[in-house]
Amino acid sequence: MTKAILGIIGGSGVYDLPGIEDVRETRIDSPWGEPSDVLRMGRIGETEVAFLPRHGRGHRLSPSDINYRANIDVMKRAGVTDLISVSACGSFRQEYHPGFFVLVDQYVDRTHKRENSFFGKGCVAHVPMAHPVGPLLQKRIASAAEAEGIPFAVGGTLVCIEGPQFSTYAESITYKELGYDVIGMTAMPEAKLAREAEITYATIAMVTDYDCWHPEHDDVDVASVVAVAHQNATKVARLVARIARDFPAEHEPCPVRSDRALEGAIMTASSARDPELLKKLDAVAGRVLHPA
Ligand SMILES: CSC[C@H]1O[C@H](OP(=O)(O)O)[C@H](O)[C@@H]1O
Ligand SMILES: Nc1ncnc2[nH]cnc12
Repeated sequence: MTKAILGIIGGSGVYDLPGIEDVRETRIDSPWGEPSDVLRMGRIGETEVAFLPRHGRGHRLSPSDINYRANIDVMKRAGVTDLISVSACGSFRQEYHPGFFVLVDQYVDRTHKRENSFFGKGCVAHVPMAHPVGPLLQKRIASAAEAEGIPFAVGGTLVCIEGPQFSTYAESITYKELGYDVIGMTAMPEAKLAREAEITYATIAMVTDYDCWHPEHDDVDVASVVAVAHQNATKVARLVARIARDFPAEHEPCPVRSDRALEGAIMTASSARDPELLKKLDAVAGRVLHPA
C-alpha cells in the first residue's frame, strides 16, 4: 500500500492555499537545483497535502525560468502520489468563458527552451505519454467541482507555448482551427516530468481570457488575466479543499499506469549507467533503480 499524498502546484494568482491545517514550510533540497519556493506541507481533513506556487511567491519566475525538474523532484521527495496542477489559461471556445474550469486530458508541447526530462546521457528512458492525465484523479476533481457548483468541462487539449509573450493573432486562430481548447505557458514540461517521476497528474485549467482570436473580446493582457485569476483563486481553494476531504487514504492504482510509468522504460544497460546521474535520480526513479 502507498499512502496518498496530494500535491498542488498553484499558477498565476494562486500563490497560497488557504485551508491547509498544521502548515509547515518545508525546504527540501533537490539535486536538480532550486525549486520555485518552499513547500507548504500540512493536511486538509485527513489528507496530507503539499503546496508549491509555480512562479514563487511574488511571481518571481517566468514560465521559461521555472525549474520544473526541481519542482517535481521535491514533490516526489515529499511523498506526493497525486499532483493537481492549477493554471490560468486562454480559451479557444466561446462557451469556455473567463471563470470556467477545463479539466484537460491532452497537451501539445510548443515549448523549446526548457529541460524536459530527468533522464539523458548515462541513463536513457522513454515513458509513455499517450494519456498524460490520471483519469481517477480527474474524476475526483470533476466530482468536487460539481459539488461546489463550479462550471467546468471534462476533457480538452491545452497547447503550451514558450512565452513569455502572448500569441500573435495568426497563432491564435491557427490553434483554434487545430481544435485546441485552451492555451497556457506552464503545463509542459511539468506533465512530462510528473510522468517520469511516476506521479499521477491532472490539470485544472482556469480560463482567464479569450487569447486574441475573439472579435467581441479584448486581446489578452496581464491585467485581464490577473483580475480573473484572483477571483478564481478562492474557487480553487474551495475545490481543492473538497477534493482533499474526500481523498482516499491509499493511492488508487492509476488505470493509465502513471504510477508505474518507469517499468520497462529505462533503456540503458546497468553496466553503462552514469553513477552521478543515478544519484540525482534517487527520488524520481528510486523505485525501479533500487527495488526493495
Ligand atoms: C499572467 S498571464 C501568463 C501566465 O499565466 C499562466 O501561468 P500559470 O500557468 O502558472 O497559471 C501562463 O502559463 C503564464 O505563465
Ligand atoms: N492567452 C493566454 N496565453 C498563454 N498563457 C495564458 N495564461 C493565461 N492566459 C493565457
